[in-house]
Amino acid sequence: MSSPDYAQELRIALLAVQRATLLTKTVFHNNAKGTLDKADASPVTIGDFGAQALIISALQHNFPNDEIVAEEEAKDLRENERVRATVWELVKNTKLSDAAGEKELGGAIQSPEAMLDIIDKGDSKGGRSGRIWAIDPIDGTKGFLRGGQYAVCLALMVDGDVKVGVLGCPNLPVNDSEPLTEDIGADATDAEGKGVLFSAILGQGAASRPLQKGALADPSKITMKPITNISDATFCESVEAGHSSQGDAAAIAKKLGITKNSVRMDSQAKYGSIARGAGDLYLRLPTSKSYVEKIWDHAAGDLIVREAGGQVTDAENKRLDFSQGRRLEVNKGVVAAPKDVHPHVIEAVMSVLGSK
Ligand SMILES: Nc1ncnc2c1ncn2[C@@H]1O[C@H](COP(=O)(O)O)[C@@H](O)[C@H]1OP(=O)(O)O
Ligand SMILES: [Mg+2]
Ligand SMILES: [Mg+2]
Ligand SMILES: [Mg+2]
Repeated sequence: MSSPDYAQELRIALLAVQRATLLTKTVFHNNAKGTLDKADASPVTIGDFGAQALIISALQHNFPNDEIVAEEEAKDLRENERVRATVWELVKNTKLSDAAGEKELGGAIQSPEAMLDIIDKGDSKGGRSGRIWAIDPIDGTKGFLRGGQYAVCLALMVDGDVKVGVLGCPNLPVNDSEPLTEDIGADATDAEGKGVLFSAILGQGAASRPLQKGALADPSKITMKPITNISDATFCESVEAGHSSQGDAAAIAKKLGITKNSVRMDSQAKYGSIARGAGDLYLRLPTSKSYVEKIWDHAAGDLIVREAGGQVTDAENKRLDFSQGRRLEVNKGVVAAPKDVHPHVIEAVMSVLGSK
């Protein structure tokens, strides 16, 4: 099933992400996150498994022929009955309060066994042909655990090109014009006034809407903030020092004349925040360790920023290439900025990295 303007894909993606965030918020408020360590020592929680199950179930119901690249696999759940039972309780009990929307997503998963098989449907190798969804059920798991920013991320690629992107950010302010504060990455609550869904369709601009329980809220168009003086720019980076060289980012900022401290937050909430003009730049600079970025960590954010009037490249000024498989094999780092200042930022990036 497909529609040439991707309106149906966007609608299902929005509803699926909205439903998954209801699950992650329940996990957060129950204060029992069921953390396991993955083979690479990164954490995964019952929230990650549950959100992935709900999103894949919705995609399979609506687009049964599409492939799916998702971050998690069910192996650890198959081996751990207690955690499996907890995830199943959550998955079984999470529904959109809007019955019509819940029906559109295909309703409930039938059994714990079906849930495990659904989680493992995210094992596509990715690549350059056909329709492939990329899912990060919780991006910024470490942020989620420490009560910071996190995002539920979903993107559709067609022949290696991102066509639709959705980011659900339960802990960001609803209000697009609320400027970023340095403590945004540490603000734990999804209380009143928090929670936003960002979205974009290629060629059709970017939007935000409040993340709520019932039917989808109306969208508002978002655009990046015009920068008249780059030294006034606000730049965003990871909380985790191991994910991006913060020393290089500081040197680049200095070169651009930026005196403000960076705003540190976890997850693709950084892409959403600059796309809506709450911040200006996102720098993710390669660390000495040879880490290859994953497509689900960037696909939705890349499209949302570009559709809001930005440019997104790696540190060598190459566009992010999502057609290489599950990872961004040919890219190193991320530099995102309003289109007109991006060349200026890249010049500073190359001069700092080149002189090392
Ligand atoms: N060494 C690393 N360098 C860059 N990104 C990493 C590294 N290790 C993990 N990540 C990924 O960065 C993402 C979070 O980025 P941010 O710092 O912007 O919040 C996570 O999805 C995380 O993957 P994982 O899910 O495997 O932990
Ligand atoms: Mg991630
Ligand atoms: Mg994740
Ligand atoms: Mg992870």
